[in-house]
Amino acid sequence: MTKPAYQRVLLKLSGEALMGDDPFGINRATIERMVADVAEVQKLGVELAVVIGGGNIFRGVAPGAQGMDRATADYMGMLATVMNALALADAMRQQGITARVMSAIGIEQVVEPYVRPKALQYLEEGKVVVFAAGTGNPFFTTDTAAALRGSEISAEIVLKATKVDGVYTADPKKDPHATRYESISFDEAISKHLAVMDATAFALCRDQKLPIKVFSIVKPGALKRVIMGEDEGTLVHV
Ligand SMILES: Nc1ncnc2c1ncn2[C@@H]1O[C@H](COP(=O)(O)OP(=O)(O)OP(=O)(O)O)[C@@H](O)[C@H]1O
Ligand SMILES: O=c1ccn([C@@H]2O[C@H](COP(=O)(O)O)[C@@H](O)[C@H]2O)c(=O)[nH]1
Repeated sequence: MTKPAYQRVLLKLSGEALMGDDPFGINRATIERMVADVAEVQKLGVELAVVIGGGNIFRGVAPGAQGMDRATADYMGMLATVMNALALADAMRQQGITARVMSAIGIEQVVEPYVRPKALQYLEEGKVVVFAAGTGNPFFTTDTAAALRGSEISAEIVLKATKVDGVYTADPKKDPHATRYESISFDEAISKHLAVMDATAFALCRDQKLPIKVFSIVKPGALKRVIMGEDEGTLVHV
């Protein structure tokens, strides 16, 4: 059997994609399908750490946060990711995966705090680690948290699983003429202001020489194809 292309990955799961076709929140069938994709690659022996977004519940820069103090709104956004992380870990439990949620914000009665050596230990034990509350700091995003945690755990790649199937010349949801890159350098993605990820996340991954693969979590089997090193999505590289 062909071996996976990676041994340890940081998977950034889109919070927004968790909505499925609902207007907000967590769609049951969608989260179950995402977890089934995760279970499929975990069976291959790949060490998986997950950062979950919060766009299905709250974003500090969303219209609903207008007029709010930005840092307060961002803390609300980070707490939204904790809810998603709990739902994700529970859905994993139901599909036979042992997951541990670690939060960047101290809420010990709910989840354990992020402690790097502990996270590494869980990964070595074959558990899925779900990083909640982003970086723990306002003015950042969960994409930057993925770049940060990915660097900390020495992941070989950050996999950004989102609603689009790669990096385009412009936002494909707004520009029907946008075309997809097979691969693109960090410098080009940053200089062209390609908003599929924020520049902070791109810059951190570039400096750490940590490649990113952007692909669709909505497309059946895409995660496994990425893990197997098959042609899927867009590679962002140094
Ligand atoms: N050049 C681009 N190429 C691809 N997508 C782009 C581009 N510019 C903007 N986008 C948009 O970026 C979105 C993905 O980033 P976004 O941070 O909004 O979502 P996410 O990370 O999937 O969700 P969450 O933040 O909830 O985890 C895509 O759905 C797409 O509409
Ligand atoms: O490190 C972080 C991560 C996130 N936030 C806030 O949470 C929301 C949701 O995260 P998304 O990456 O948009 O899914 C984000 O809009 C921020 O408001 C943060 O402040 N710091």
